[in-house]
Amino acid sequence: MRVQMDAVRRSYHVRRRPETGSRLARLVRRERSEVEALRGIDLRIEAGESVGYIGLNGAGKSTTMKLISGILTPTAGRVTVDGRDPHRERRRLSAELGYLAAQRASLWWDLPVKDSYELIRRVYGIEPALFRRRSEELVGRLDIGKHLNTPVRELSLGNRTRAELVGTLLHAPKLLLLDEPTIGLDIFAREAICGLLKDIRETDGPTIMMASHDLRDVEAVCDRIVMIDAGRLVHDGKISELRGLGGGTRRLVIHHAEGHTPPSAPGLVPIGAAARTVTTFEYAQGNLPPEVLSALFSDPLVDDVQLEAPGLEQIIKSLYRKAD
Ligand SMILES: Nc1ncnc2c1ncn2[C@@H]1O[C@H](COP(=O)(O)OP(=O)(O)OP(=O)(O)O)[C@@H](O)[C@H]1O
Repeated sequence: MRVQMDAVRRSYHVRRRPETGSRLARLVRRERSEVEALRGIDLRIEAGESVGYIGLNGAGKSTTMKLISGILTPTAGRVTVDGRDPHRERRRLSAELGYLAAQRASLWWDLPVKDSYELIRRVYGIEPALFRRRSEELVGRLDIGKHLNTPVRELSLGNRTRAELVGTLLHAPKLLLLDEPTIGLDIFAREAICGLLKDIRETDGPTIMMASHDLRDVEAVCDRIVMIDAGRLVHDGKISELRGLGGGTRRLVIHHAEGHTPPSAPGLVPIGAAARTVTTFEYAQGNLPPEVLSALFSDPLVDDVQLEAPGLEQIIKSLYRKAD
């Protein structure tokens, strides 16, 4: 499914206690004010794309997903999914939408997991044989077979999220909105979820939009990153291009004996706080004199030398700094 947002703005009205006035007035009165969550978003996601949607807390990620799912309407601008208004055509869209968010449970709290799946089957009219095949496969992949008879409220966060994800995927949605699908989960649950999403992406080819604070998850599942900051897009591009934005900067990390000063050279810029056994330099790619390396390798007080390209996290931090 194709998602398009044109000059989308979304505000919330909030009532706050006044900051001035008598104590009584501050206690009793409420002033109406407006929070601008999105301040003019233009975004196009083609069918079958997988987009990591990243931003700091309060940047506007969840608001965007609620607009695309039709739960909210924009204050200004236009949102369409396959050319249609998702709010006006919510019923039609829901048949093709899978929306996973912590605040939006799709399973019934008091029912055993498998009963919720059966209800989902009926709601979406999934043919029984297809349902059996798909549920067995998803349940197996996420290893929740032993929890199918457990009421959802008794599941751990990790198992609940796995069970929710199966519920979200049962009807093979063509648009997947995933709002922090791995938040609070351990490494096994995260890997299981991201691995499944990656496979679903290849086999079913849905459009995926995944909000996450964890760049490892975004890298595992998506090939494009859209970055939002205080309601505005600050970056949109392929992950591979983003890596290129690290420019030609590289790092030389030297592990050495305590207090030792390793040999340096012009063009090596020391970075980070001085540590007693680690010294880090930054240098422009191709600008590391070979004699520095041979001096380091022959230095008996140097234990290890690493050459590093900047990680995605570092590149993204520098994009935030630029956006400020
Ligand atoms: N129902 C609401 N009423 C009032 N303000 C809201 C409401 N929902 C969100 N906001 C405000 O809108 C802004 C964007 O919130 P949103 O939840 O979309 O951000 P987010 O990027 O998903 O944040 P997080 O990473 O913390 O989940 C924030 O300032 C938030 O306080």
